[in-house]
Amino acid sequence: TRSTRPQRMLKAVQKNATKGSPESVISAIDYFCKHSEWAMNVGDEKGSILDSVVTEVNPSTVLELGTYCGYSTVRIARLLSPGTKFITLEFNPANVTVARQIIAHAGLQDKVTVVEGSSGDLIPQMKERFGITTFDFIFLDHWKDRYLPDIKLFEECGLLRKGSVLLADNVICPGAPEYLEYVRNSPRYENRYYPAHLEYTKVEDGLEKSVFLG
Ligand SMILES: C[C@H](C[C@H]1O[C@@H](n2cnc3c(N)ncnc32)[C@H](O)[C@@H]1O)NC(=O)c1cc(-c2ccc(F)cc2)cc(O)c1O
Ligand SMILES: [Mg+2]
Repeated sequence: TRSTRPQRMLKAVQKNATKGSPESVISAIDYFCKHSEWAMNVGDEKGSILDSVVTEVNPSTVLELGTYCGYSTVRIARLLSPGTKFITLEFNPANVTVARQIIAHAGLQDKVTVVEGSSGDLIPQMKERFGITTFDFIFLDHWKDRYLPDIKLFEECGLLRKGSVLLADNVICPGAPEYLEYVRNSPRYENRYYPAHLEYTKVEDGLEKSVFLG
């Protein structure tokens, strides 16, 4: 049967990227998406903004929602200090399989734990399963209508502390209007919008950074 787009992306990484080099894995995926097949990775333009926020926060605990093929997982993990706890959640098992192989090709398998399941089920288990008390940095890149229920879940589960940073992809395209309205109208968040474009296109998109004020 025909391969899937994530499987073709993995083949491109295994063929074109140097094992153990996160930069070459990132470049191989961007090349694949620009010259072979578009895919919903955060991409290079928004990825550079992601890099700058991760570097600025220098987090000790990180959560990513929506691993997909592991492109942003590799971008984040390559910047983390040793000993950082990094968890990424993905509920499509086929994507989990591809992501683990792409992360391993980059040599970052010891920096991150890819957990199969849905954010709604797994967020309440973070403390008991992974010994996390609060997250310093959270990257939201899963179903766009899950952003709002999941930020409320973070609050309810006490997973945010004063200064926790949330960065949300696709707040314009496909869009997360209810999430934007919530964080921008809440006195508990300080927000900044980073204008950019939908990965590998000229379509308007952007990232919203929200700092929890406690
Ligand atoms: C949602 C996907 C990313 C992944 O997230 C996993 N997932 C989902 N819900 C959960 C959960 N609740 N828990 C754990 N994992 C979860 C899934 O299985 C995908 O692998 N991302 C997108 O759909 C996405 C789409 C576009 C896009 C933009 C313009 C177009 F014309 C078409 C598509 C751009 C982007 O930048 C995206 O990020
Ligand atoms: Mg995205």
